[in-house]
Amino acid sequence: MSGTRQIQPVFALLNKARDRVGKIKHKIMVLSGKGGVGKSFISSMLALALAEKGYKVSILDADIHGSSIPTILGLHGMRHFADEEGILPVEGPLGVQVVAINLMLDSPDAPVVWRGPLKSRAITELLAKVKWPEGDFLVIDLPPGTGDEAITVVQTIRDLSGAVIVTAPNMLSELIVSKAINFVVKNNVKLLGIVENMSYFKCPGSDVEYNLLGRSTGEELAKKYQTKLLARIPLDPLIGRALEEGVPYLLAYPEGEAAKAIRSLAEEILRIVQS
Ligand SMILES: Nc1ncnc2c1ncn2[C@@H]1O[C@H](COP(=O)(O)OP(=O)(O)OP(=O)(O)O)[C@@H](O)[C@H]1O
Repeated sequence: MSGTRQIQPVFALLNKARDRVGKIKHKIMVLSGKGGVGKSFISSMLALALAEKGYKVSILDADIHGSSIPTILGLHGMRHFADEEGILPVEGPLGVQVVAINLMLDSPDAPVVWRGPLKSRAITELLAKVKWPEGDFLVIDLPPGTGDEAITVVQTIRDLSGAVIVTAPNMLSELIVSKAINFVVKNNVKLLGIVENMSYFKCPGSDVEYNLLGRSTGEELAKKYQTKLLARIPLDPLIGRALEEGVPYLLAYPEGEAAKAIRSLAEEILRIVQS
C-alpha cells in the first residue's frame, strides 16, 4: 500500500512533464561523450539560429553541475520567477525561452551538490513544473556522457525528435562518439547526426584550413555509424571574445566563420525534422 502511494506521485509527475513539453513540436537533445567539446555553445547557438529564422524556441540546460547556457546567452543577473501555474522560463535573446537550475540559485557560482537520483528528479520536476510555452523547438543541453540526466530525458520525453552528437577532432573521438551513438540507438531515439566542433581554423582572408586539434574525422565517423555529418564548426577566437563581452556570439559576430556554419547546421536540422 505504501509502495503504491510512492509510485503514484512519480507517475503523476512524469505525466505532467509529458503533457507540458507535449506542446512543443520538436524536441532535440544535444549530447557528447566527453566534456569541453562545445556542446553547450552549439546548443545555445542552434537555439538562436532557429529563433533567427522565426521559430519559437525553448532551451533546457540539463547540465546541472556545469550549467553554462545562461552565461553563453548573456543572461547575467536574471532569475526564474513562478506563478500559481508553474515556473516561468527566462526570456533570452530573440525570445528564446531559457530554463536552467543556475537561474534558480541564490548565487550562480554556488555548486550544486546532488547525487544521481536527485538530479534525475530535478530534471523531471523542471520538465513538469515549468510553464513551457507552445513552440516549435525544445533544445536540451545535456552534461557530457550518458549518465542520469540523459537517461531521465529519454525516459521522460518519449517523442524526442532526435539527438545531435557533438564531438571535436582528436578527442578520442571514435570511442567517445560510439558510446554516445549506442546510447541514442539503444534508447530508440532518432540519431540526427554528428557535429564536429573546433574542426579547423582559417586565418582571416584565407581559405586554408588548419587542423589545430588534430585530423578532422567527422565525415569518417558519420559514414561508419551510417549517419550524417551535420556540420563542421571552425575554431573561432571571436567565440571567446563574445563570451567576455557578455553577448551571444551569433548576435555579436553574425558574419563570423562559426556563425555561418551554425546557421547551416540549423538549416540541416530543419530539413531533417520537417522531412
Ligand atoms: N568553435 C569554437 N571555437 C572557439 N571556442 C569554442 C568553440 N566552441 C566552443 N568554444 C569554447 O570552448 C569552451 C567549452 O565550450 P562549452 O562549455 O560549450 O563545452 P561543453 O562541451 O558544453 O563543456 P562541458 O559540458 O564539459 O561543460 C567555451 O569557452 C566555449 O566558448
